[in-house]
Amino acid sequence: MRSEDVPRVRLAVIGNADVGKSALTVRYLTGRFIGEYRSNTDLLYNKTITLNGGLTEVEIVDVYAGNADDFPIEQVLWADACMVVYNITERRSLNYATKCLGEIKALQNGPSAYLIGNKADLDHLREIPEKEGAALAAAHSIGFCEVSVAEYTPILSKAFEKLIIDSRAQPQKQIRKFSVSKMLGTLMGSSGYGSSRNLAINQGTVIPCHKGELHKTRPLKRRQGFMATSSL
Ligand SMILES: Nc1nc2c(ncn2[C@@H]2O[C@H](COP(=O)(O)OP(=O)(O)OP(=O)(O)O)[C@@H](O)[C@H]2O)c(=O)[nH]1
Repeated sequence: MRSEDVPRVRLAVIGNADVGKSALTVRYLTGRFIGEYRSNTDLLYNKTITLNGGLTEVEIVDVYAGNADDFPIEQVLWADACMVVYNITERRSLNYATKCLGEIKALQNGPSAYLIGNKADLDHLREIPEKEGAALAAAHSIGFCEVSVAEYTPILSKAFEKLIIDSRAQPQKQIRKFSVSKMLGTLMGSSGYGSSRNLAINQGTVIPCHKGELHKTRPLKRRQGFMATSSL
């Protein structure tokens, strides 16, 4: 199959600071947990996956939240689907997820969504009952699960698969405002799982980007010597 024939899905992972968006994205893409990230910008990942027996190119923007509670409208408009993440030990993060889901719902022809409550291993610190997350998701007719990205969590892949499938069921966006396909330039290693030196995404790429760069159609300049371990 030619690469231009492979269907592409664009995902945005959004949520408050520190809910585990980067950890969750990397866990999904590599199967590995990286405990500490130091990033002050959005990160854009690309990987071709096999889904339902066919190939799908997945682009994921891991949205840097900072300390602001702003809704990341540019990234959401770019995306076909949003993974909305909160931390079960922090009510503020559920409030922010609620706000985001409301904003997504208000968009005409907006992206589909899925709600994830992360850090389920910290049950003793829980502020959000699981049924509250489930009720919020049900109110928006979207999927929901709790995960602990810090632990082996096969349900995470199922959640992404559902989100990708749901996004395909949405009508195609009439106007694609941005294209980032040419931005994907920094190879993060080839063999992936098992390398102890690099965080390598198998057959994938990751680049740091600013939300404004999602609008650009010209290729990003390659960032030379970019190492995931030093940048994620
Ligand atoms: N206990 C526990 N800690 C987690 C889990 N997932 C992530 N963390 C930790 O939560 C902290 C924040 O994780 P990040 O992935 O950087 O969170 P983020 O949402 O990307 O944060 P920003 O980049 O600031 O928006 C890190 O110290 C992670 O190790 C989890 O499932 N359980």
